[in-house]
Amino acid sequence: MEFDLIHRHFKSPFAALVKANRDSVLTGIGDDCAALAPMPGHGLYVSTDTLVEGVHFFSDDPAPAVGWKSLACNLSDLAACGAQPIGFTLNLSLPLIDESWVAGFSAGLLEIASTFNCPLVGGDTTSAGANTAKTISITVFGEAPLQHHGFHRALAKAGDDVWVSGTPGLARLGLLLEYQRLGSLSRFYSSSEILSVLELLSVMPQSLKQLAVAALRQPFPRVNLGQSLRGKANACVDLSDGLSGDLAHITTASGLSAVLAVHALQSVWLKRWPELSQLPGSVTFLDTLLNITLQGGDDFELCFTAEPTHLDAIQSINTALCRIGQLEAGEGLWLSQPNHSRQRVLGVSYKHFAEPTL
Ligand SMILES: Nc1ncnc2c1ncn2[C@@H]1O[C@H](COP(=O)(O)OP(=O)(O)OP(=O)(O)O)[C@@H](O)[C@H]1O
Ligand SMILES: Cc1ncc(C[n+]2csc(CCOP(=O)(O)O)c2C)c(N)n1
Ligand SMILES: [Mg+2]
Repeated sequence: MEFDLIHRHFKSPFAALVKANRDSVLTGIGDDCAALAPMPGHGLYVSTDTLVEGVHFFSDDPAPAVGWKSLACNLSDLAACGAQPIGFTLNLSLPLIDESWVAGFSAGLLEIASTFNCPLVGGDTTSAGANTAKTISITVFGEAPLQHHGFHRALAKAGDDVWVSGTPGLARLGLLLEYQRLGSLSRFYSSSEILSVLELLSVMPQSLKQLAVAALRQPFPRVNLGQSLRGKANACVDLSDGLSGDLAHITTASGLSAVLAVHALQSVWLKRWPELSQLPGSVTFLDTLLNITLQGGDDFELCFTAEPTHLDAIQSINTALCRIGQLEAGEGLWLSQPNHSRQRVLGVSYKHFAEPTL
């Protein structure tokens, strides 16, 4: 039975994409192994990520969005290493066969796979047994020239600028809106925090709310940006767990401290939505936004460090890049206020085995 399902929703819809990539995909779906051939003189990059219903996505999320996000978070890891995708495998565990969900999932998956020219080359489909949650596990393969150093987290240098793409925290805002829709905000926030979050959500422009939910459901992995940074960035991570926690991976691995400017972090938002500074109570809202930005998650933007000599070259890649701070000798993450006073920030990461909090 699963063979028909695989054929209908995976082998057949992805056949054209596999064919278009026959130089790098020697064998695709239907054999005991897939066979891939990275270009000569290139290293093979491999990354894997699992999404669990109720943990990484909501049960009522549209199936195409779940398909899109499943590959997006894997492509984002390739982006963080500056690698070009060459293919992926898909492991699906389903509590039951819901044909229309699988069709929607496959359509969203094909959309992102085509966008990034990344063919599906194999996988595994099983019953989830007594488990009621859908589980999606993807392994993505990519390539980059052997002389590229892969932006290892330990390669950052003192004096490097710290950059981010897009609007880190936007997806977290989307998550808060989803919790609010489901009436479960209070499960995740203390009563003192919930007031400021609810107030912030109540004054947000509707258009921003829609973009926030879209950022959560359908993040756009920065694959082209990652490759454009080769030869410019020293270290890079993708923002999956939240800016403060993910940047801490770089500072810890490189034995450095990061000093982030409050006004630069706020300007990430104000550049896109200048009206946020005009809201009544904007000082408090910008403060709440700052926390959301630092402790967010699900952004799938890139955070990278680069020597200041590369500033012009980096700015010319993409105008949606913001320089938010610098690396120094020392350790930890620090926020610097306009009056140059500094306060320490804890690197907060999403923790799988703990209750999420702001
Ligand atoms: N079960 C495991 N077995 C072997 N290595 C693992 C396992 N789980 C995680 N790792 C490795 O630990 C490192 C950190 O894993 P993590 O999933 O946090 O990656 P990340 O890129 O920081 O986050 P994300 O996957 O959300 O992008 C990665 O190099 C990953 O390959
Ligand atoms: C329904 C729902 N609840 C919570 C979240 C938030 N969330 C879940 S996992 C994760 C970190 C990245 O995962 P990983 O470390 O496994 O790559 C984050 C920020 C969500 N996206 N959907
Ligand atoms: Mg990552």
